Amino acid sequence: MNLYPILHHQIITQTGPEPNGITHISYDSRTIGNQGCFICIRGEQSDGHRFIDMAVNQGAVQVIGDDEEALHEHALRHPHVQFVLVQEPKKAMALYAAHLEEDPHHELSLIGVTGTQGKTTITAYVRSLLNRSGIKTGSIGTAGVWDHENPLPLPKSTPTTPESADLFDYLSRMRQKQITSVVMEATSIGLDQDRLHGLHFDVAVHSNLSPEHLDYHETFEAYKQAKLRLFDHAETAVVNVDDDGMSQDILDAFTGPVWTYGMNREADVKAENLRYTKQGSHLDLIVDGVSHDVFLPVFGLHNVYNAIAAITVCLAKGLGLRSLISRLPNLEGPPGRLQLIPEVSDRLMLFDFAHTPQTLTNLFHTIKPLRYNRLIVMVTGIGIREKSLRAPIAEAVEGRADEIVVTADHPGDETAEAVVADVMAGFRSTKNVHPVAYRGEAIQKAMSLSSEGDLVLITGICMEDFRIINGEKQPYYDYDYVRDFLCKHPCLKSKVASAN
Ligand SMILES: CC(=O)N[C@H]1[C@@H](OP(=O)(O)OP(=O)(O)OC[C@H]2O[C@@H](n3ccc(=O)[nH]c3=O)[C@H](O)[C@@H]2O)O[C@H](CO)[C@@H](O)[C@@H]1O[C@H](C)C(=O)N[C@@H](C)C(=O)N[C@H](CCC(=O)O)C(=O)O
Ligand SMILES: Nc1ncnc2c1ncn2[C@@H]1O[C@H](COP(=O)(O)OP(=O)(O)OP(=O)(O)O)[C@@H](O)[C@H]1O
Repeated sequence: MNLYPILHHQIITQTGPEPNGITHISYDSRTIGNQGCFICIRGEQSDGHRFIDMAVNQGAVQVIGDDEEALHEHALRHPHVQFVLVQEPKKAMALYAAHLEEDPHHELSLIGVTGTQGKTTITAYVRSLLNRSGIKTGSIGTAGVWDHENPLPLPKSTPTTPESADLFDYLSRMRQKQITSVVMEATSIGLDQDRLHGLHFDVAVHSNLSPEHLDYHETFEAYKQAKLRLFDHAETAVVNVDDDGMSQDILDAFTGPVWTYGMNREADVKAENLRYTKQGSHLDLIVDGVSHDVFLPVFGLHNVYNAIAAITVCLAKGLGLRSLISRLPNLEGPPGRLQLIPEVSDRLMLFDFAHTPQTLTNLFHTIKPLRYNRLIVMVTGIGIREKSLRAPIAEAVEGRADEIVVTADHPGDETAEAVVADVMAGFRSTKNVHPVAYRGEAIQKAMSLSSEGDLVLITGICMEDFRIINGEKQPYYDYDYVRDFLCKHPCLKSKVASAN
């Protein structure tokens, strides 16, 4: 295979025999097999060039890197392997991956979401609205890889924005399923590391910007510049005008069509007159000077912003406002971001990932405008995290709820009881505090402590599909315990849910 047209100007030199077909590429020697191409990446912990021998022993017949000396030295040892010296291995990897997967991105409409907070939520909202509008849409980000219906059971190499070799594989799978749009989170680290190299986005979305990941980017300016890179490769920009962090930078530099959204300043899509109910948020949505009374099944001001961002994306993609508004009551968010449990009808039950003293404090602030009788909160100590973080969880929640249930997430090498005891030690008074070692039972305890009109707030990190116990992932589903409780106590269930 002639690599020059594929890797363009990336190639500096190449030595060794041209391989007889490449079946896959990988940046990890541990996953290379026969007829593979190994891309050497200089990482934070180590340098991929150190693993060339391992990759070749496992079947790599082509090696791409940027360390001339290392490639030369290994070429002498492995004359049957082709060695390619390139300018930037990460960019070369993206170009090569796109080629091997037959350029799936050319047949997909891509939407990139960036910003400090809200990426996962906006991504889920956009996916939900587009699918409900009949546009088959997948998503990629912290919540995993989803096709138009379900999460796909694929391993994650990074928390949010995948390495390009994985990303093009996911895009190819989407294309095979006749998906036409993909919405993905574009993190500052992913953009900085060229994980999205070669992609062109129909819409780039901005949520907000505040200092984060400065250990990686070193300065706030570098962090912002990394995020702004998304807009260099986008057709249309969707910008939160209320954000002072980077909205002006985008508005100043972007040359294509721009759609603005917000609540405080003039915007193409503006929300006003926000009212919270037990089911979600009502607001006036103003588009083209016309106000529409809109209902969103979301909680918290920030999620209203995230929802307007998603609505603006859909408008930018040409969807009609009227039909879009009709789909909003069924908007679906990602798991664990003030996620409503709709099956519980006579009280409000929300799940949120908050699991640190700070995020719990923020959560209490967010739920303040909601109306409820009593507040029942479940908090968790985390076994696989530092012990010293557990007692402060108690301090963050003490005095802020009518009933508190304490449990353990990912007990790890400890017993759940020991983790719970560490949290309990942080309470000045344990009146109305209920320790329950097993998370599923703790959820049921919180539900049993609640009455009609109460708010049940379930927090912690075991909201996916597993718990880590003694180093092993064991299947675990919150919903099993919610459903089981509802079966035994049908009075909590909504009439609609029980009829189905
Ligand atoms: C800082 C960072 O981006 N780290 C990523 C990076 O790891 P690294 O630089 O430490 O890699 P390394 O261990 O030094 O290894 C260098 C190279 O040698 C290879 N290697 C290593 C060992 C071996 O035996 N054989 C081998 O080939 C590695 O696969 C790698 O290609 O490359 C790895 C392989 O792709 C990633 O898994 C890893 O993400 C780690 C898990 C991570 O936590 N990344 C975070 C910081 C991140 O990217 N986060 C953002 C979200 C940020 C946000 O929330 O906004 C994201 O987009 O996910
Ligand atoms: N638009 C927003 N403005 C401010 N805070 C927000 C916004 N959206 C979400 N948050 C806060 O950030 C938390 C994480 O939300 P989300 O997962 O959607 O963001 P993210 O950008 O994907 O962050 P991460 O990369 O850490 O997952 C939420 O629980 C909420 O507390």
